[in-house]
Amino acid sequence: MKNFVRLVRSAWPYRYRFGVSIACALMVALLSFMELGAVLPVLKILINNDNPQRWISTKIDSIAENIEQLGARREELARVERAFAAGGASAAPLSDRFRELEALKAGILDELQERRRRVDLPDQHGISSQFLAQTAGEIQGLQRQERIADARWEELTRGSYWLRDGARRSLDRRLAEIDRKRDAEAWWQRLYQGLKPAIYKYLPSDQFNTLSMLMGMVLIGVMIKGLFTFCQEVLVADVMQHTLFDLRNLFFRRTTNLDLASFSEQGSSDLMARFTNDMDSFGQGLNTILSKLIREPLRAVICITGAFWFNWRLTCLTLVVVPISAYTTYRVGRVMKRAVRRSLESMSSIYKILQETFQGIKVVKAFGMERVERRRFFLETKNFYRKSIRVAMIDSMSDPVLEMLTLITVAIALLSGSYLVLKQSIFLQIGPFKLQLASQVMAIEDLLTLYAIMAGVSDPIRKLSNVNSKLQRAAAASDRICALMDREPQVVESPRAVESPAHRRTIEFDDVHFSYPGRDRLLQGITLTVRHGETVALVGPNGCGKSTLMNLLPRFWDVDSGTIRIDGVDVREIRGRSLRRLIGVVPQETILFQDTIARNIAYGDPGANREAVVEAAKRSYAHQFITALPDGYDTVIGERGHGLSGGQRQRLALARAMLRNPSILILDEATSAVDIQDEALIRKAIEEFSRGRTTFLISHSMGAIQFADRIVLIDDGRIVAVGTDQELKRTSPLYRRLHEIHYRRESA
Ligand SMILES: Nc1ncnc2c1ncn2[C@@H]1O[C@H](COP(=O)(O)OP(=O)(O)OP(=O)(O)O)[C@@H](O)[C@H]1O
Repeated sequence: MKNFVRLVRSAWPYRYRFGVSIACALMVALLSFMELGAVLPVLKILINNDNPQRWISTKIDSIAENIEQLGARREELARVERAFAAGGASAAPLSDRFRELEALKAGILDELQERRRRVDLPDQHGISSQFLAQTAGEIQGLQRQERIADARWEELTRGSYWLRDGARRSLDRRLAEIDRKRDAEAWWQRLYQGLKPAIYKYLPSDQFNTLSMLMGMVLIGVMIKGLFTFCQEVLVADVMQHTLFDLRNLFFRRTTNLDLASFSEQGSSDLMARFTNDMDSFGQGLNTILSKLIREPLRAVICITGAFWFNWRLTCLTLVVVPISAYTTYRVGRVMKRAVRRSLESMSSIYKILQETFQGIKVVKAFGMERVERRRFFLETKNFYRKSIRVAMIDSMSDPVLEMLTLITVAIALLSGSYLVLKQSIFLQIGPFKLQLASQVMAIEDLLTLYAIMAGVSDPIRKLSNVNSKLQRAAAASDRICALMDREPQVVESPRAVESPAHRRTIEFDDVHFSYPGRDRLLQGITLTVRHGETVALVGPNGCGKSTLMNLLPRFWDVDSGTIRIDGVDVREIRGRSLRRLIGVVPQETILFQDTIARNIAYGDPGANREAVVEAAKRSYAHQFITALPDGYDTVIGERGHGLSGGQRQRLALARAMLRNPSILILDEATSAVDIQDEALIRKAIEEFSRGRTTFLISHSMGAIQFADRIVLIDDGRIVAVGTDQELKRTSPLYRRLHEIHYRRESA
């Protein structure tokens, strides 16, 4: 998760947009809660034949009752305080008050029972609704009296405690608190009284009309909620896409800064998988965090807060399974991440097969390997299928588990709530244990509203159930992305690096040793000094290290030991870009891009004008075939130079190197694919071009190296002979053998 969090932090520049999206999410959550809250008035209208006028009157009455209750408490406390001030109250007057209250409560309870029995008479049909409403009103009145008696009892108990302990300050604080509450209640009372005339005048009193009005309000609420949901989703998408845009570019910058060692180790198909599949998985995780992970918990929290406000005891009881759910989610998450990582690796292998097959389709077809490649692809996709199924299984397993836990929550709420309503009690009796679950006896509509709110909690939780799998997928993908981003290039620029000298003197290879990672030593003690303007040919058997030696000059790799110097300056002390600007390379494998021929030639010098491009093409003898193409220099060539012959591609690569006008030229088998007719011409062109530049020629063709000033013979990573063609023929048996092989092949 560390890497995921690290990548998510890239969204920081878009925090204001995200802030607005959170505000929208908050509005969505509030409006969702209000939708659920509409259940209570609907039930009240249907069950109690309530209407807005009755509602506001009841509200004002209940506030008046609260104020009365608070007044009674205050009076009781003030009495205790007075007794306290008079020199400490004795226990006797207090116990008299307790007895008085007990008798009062017993009377109230008897009355209550009697009223309830009347409501529960078996022959309900005979009882008029007027009688029922009257009895319900009486019950409410009695309950109110009971609550007042309870409050007095409580205050008295506290008062006696305080007296015993003599904590006068607490008494004062309590009095101040009651005053504060009374002021607040008075404020609400004034507000409702202010609203009352308007409610009586404008709102319907009829049951059906009230219901219709309520539905209309819910509908408007849903529309406004839809608008906020839309805004939130658009803002989240914007933040996500911007973050991905930044990350992709950062990732590309880091990757292109890597050295060749990292590229050859990683493989381009794996890189592609990280750029596409992994980045996509991260994007989905980010989207989940920005949208669902903010909106749904907000909805859940607001509903839970509402449920707490409604009945905190019962809500607490239903939330006992939350730790179990959290632990299950955590365990599933760990297993999931491992499974996802494996499936991502398998996807990388699929990319690899695709790339190899499509790039090498000519070879695949020529060797009739279609079936083999199909089998390879089949096996890897099957492997991916197995791994994806495992991910899906873990994902699907967690869903029913979480659903089960949600159901347990609902069952707890349903059973205990129903118990309270059916027994008309505020206590839940489990064996010898008595648990208080309400502050007052709950009505059926209160219970149903609480269920609706709890259902409002379970909906976001259900929506969050697959969030975990998305996050784990994103976390696994982030690990792979970060692993590559954090990779340090082995070829690094020294902080003291200088601009390259204008090469005028020498290039020195001084006791150069080099080996590829994990391979035996390849170059062993290469020492060679090349003068400016000299043309040096490197010859030797396959794999002896010629190309490798030349790769060390532009620092594609760094030497293990020894030094390479240009005009006396160590190449490691020269700025990378500046060093490479000095050198023109025509590699063994011609690389062309899917673009026009002109832009391919001007690749290393995008500012070059058309005349310069045509001039370079003429020099490399490419002009003739280019002008024969339908769009000439503007002909778009296919991927990797598709649509051109090998020789034509090589000439374009040569033109590209010539256009840069480098001081040092490296030609690695640059004319190997050119036909005999043109070879002599191109050789002449190279000869002319190499004048005034230091040129390294790698070639197996003895004809191509004839114009070299010196020939360096390499064998098994060591220089075995240096001299002209004639000298080497005389002194080196290996050179003679290479010569013979070449001419035998030529004449065959
Ligand atoms: N990126 C690499 N990682 C590991 N080993 C490599 C790498 N590139 C080349 N080699 C190995 O280094 C050795 C020398 O390769 P190099 O390309 O320098 O030979 P060469 O003399 O240019 O051969 P040729 O005449 O066939 O082009 C070979 O054995 C090759 O397998």
